[in-house]
Amino acid sequence: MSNMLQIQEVAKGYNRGKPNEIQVLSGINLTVSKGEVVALVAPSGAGKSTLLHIAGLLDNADAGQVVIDGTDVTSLDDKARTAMRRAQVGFIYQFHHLLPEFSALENIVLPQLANGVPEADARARALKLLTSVGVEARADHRPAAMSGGEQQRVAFCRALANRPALLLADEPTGNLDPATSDRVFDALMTVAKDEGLAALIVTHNMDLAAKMDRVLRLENGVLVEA
Ligand SMILES: Nc1ncnc2c1ncn2[C@@H]1O[C@H](COP(=O)(O)OP(=O)(O)OP(=O)(O)O)[C@@H](O)[C@H]1O
Repeated sequence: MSNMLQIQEVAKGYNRGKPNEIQVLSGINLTVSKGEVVALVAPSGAGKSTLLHIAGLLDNADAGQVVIDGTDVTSLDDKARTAMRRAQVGFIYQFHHLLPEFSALENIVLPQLANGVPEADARARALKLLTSVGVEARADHRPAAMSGGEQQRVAFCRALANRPALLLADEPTGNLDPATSDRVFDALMTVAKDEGLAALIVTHNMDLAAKMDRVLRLENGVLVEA
């Protein structure tokens, strides 16, 4: 099947029954295919993080269905959901949370070792990813000895280390100059096309969004084609 992520009629609110009740998502429908990179644009507070957390199995919807690679995750228990998230989903956050006591390379190798990948293969993948975004010369540096943009690129590599089926990213090129941002974007498109990765990328950069396969806007709790 070519659909990697399918979201149907997903609704989510906070503070139900209280005076400060807020309905953030009110009927989200979204399909992302294998190899497809979709931009998600929306004003601050529109519910992007809420949607990414539901799509990435970090939070539950109040209603609706989330299907990842053919499995309806709304029917899974917590343990199965966590296992699915670890196996299938890669995240890139605005704040990248690299492990401070390990080098850039180790930050990308360690999650692969935890997943049973042989060390030589894990190191080769890490170096290939670091090279694709131009930070291979920083492979042995710890995060504190790298610039914010370099750390962000390492976090990008780490998110892709275990060949996730689905990548969810919040402004993955936010700290980068236009040329470096383009390079990271090209690396993302290459992985998507070569490995069948499906990606949902939050960005405020409309030039970048326009280069993706599709642009969706989150407005008033629903998604519309931009
Ligand atoms: N745990 C929570 N409890 C109550 N309200 C919440 C909670 N989490 C988020 N909200 C509210 O839900 C709305 C959507 O939040 P969300 O973080 O998804 O927005 P966003 O589009 O990611 O915003 P930004 O671009 O500013 O990060 C906001 O009004 C926020 O205040």
